Amino acid sequence: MKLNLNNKFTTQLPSDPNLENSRRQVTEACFSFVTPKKTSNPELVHVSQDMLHALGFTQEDAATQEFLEVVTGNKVLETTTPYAMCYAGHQFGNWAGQLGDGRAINLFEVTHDDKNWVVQLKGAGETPYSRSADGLAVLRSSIREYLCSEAMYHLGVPTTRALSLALTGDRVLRDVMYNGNPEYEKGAIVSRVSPSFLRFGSYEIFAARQDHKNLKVLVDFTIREHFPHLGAPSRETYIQFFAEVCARTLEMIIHWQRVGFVHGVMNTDNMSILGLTIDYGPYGWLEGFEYGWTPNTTDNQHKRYRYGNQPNIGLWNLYQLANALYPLIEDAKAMETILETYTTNFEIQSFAMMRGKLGLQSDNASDVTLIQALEDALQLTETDMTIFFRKLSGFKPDQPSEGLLLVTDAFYELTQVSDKIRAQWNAWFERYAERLLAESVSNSERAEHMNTVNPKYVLRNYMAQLAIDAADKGDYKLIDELFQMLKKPYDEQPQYERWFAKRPEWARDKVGCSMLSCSS
Ligand SMILES: Nc1ncnc2c1ncn2[C@@H]1O[C@H](COP(=O)(O)OP(=O)(O)OP(=O)(O)O)[C@@H](O)[C@H]1O
Ligand SMILES: [Mg+2]
Repeated sequence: MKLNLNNKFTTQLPSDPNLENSRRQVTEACFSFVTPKKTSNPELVHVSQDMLHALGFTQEDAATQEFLEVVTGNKVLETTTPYAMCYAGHQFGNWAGQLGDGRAINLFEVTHDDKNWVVQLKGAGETPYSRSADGLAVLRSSIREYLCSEAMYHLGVPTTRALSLALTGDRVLRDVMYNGNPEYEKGAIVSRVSPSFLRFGSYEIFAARQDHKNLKVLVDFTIREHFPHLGAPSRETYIQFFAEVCARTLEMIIHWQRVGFVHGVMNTDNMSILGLTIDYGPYGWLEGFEYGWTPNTTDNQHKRYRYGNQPNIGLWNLYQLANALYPLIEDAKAMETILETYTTNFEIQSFAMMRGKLGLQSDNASDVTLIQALEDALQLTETDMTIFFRKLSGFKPDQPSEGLLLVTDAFYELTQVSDKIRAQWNAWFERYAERLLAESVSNSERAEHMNTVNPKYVLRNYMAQLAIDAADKGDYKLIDELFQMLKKPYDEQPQYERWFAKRPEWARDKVGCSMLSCSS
């Protein structure tokens, strides 16, 4: 394996001098050196060819014993120094203090094709940040992370990536629903890849400890390595940096709203400073369009991280980041203005995103109410978001009365589509038809455009669960099938038509399909 290895993070930032792998508070350091745990019988389940090439591995590399050993933590490459990052966070709205990589271990950095990547194992064993947990990950959550991060990339959503999925051969004890019934599950490791895994919490920890010296060191490093266009560090640069993080965070969340992705645990330790989707835990995909939906059973009571609340939570998290960066900026007014811009831009970008989903290109003052009326109609009865928007591209403005029939597949219970609901939908389609008359593009051009923003295939919750159930029995074909299909989510791909379907009834209340806990 010939990789262009790098260790910028560990060579430019302060490290924890304690080399013991014992659980502790770590101060004045961005990370602790740690060695991944040896796994007993590692087995590669899947490798992302895209990421293999992006990092400069060859096809042959992926087939070697060495590759398997590296991506399961059994071998540490020469000149590399694995480490766990120190960070804090606000969890479910409360300050949680030091968290850190309790089961993620960064292996090394690679520069390839002018891009710098960090390769990190998730589930590679204990670190100084493991607190009361075991440092491991199970197969089900690893499959979910592996498939979804690559699927999100191909949907055009900013995200961390995945290189490989492997079994460790070790058993891991988990109480899936936190109801006192722990069971052994297969252990697994995903090797994840990102230009950086720095989180809002990486900055919050220094601010909370009033360690402004190291806060500055980390912010300067971040700007130098990841925001170099902002120029040399200065108060003004820090303001620009904060503004850009806000803009990137908003952009990411608008994409989530567009494709119907619900992250599930938007704690500040799960917010990437680069505006990438990070930590595919109890996430879920909207099936029925519903602003109040969350997949995370741990959040069932308050539904803080529900679909419709994600933009607000993004802002709440940015307020925490603002507080953390404040000591370097000391200009509350400038920061408040940036945070206010988030709200204004959210309105603008969310509106533009919805107009795109409806195929509207020309400006029209009535679009706000047209979209509002659609969102209301979508929530009258359980209506599949993906199917609805995909089918909508076939709408013919000269046949508004055909609209309802066109999207019929999107309704979960046809018997629940009452006359009153039908009338509301028909009225909406009449309005939409009239609105489309003001557009100059042809029906087919509009459809083509809509099909680039309304995916046909997403990783429905039950699909991942089917892949998990099969993989538990040693059959990985479905993982590969979904992986391949999700590389082209906007293409028709008639060979995969069976995945363009509503969630089957058996999956409605099944653990892993509509109910996910943080146990992973
Ligand atoms: N099995 C585990 N062993 C040790 N620490 C864990 C374990 N699971 C979670 N943690 C730690 O608990 C905190 C919150 O967990 P959370 O579920 O957000 O993250 P995660 O899924 O482990 O990882 P990441 O955010 O890196 O994707 C993090 O500090 C995480 O490292
Ligand atoms: Mg996390």
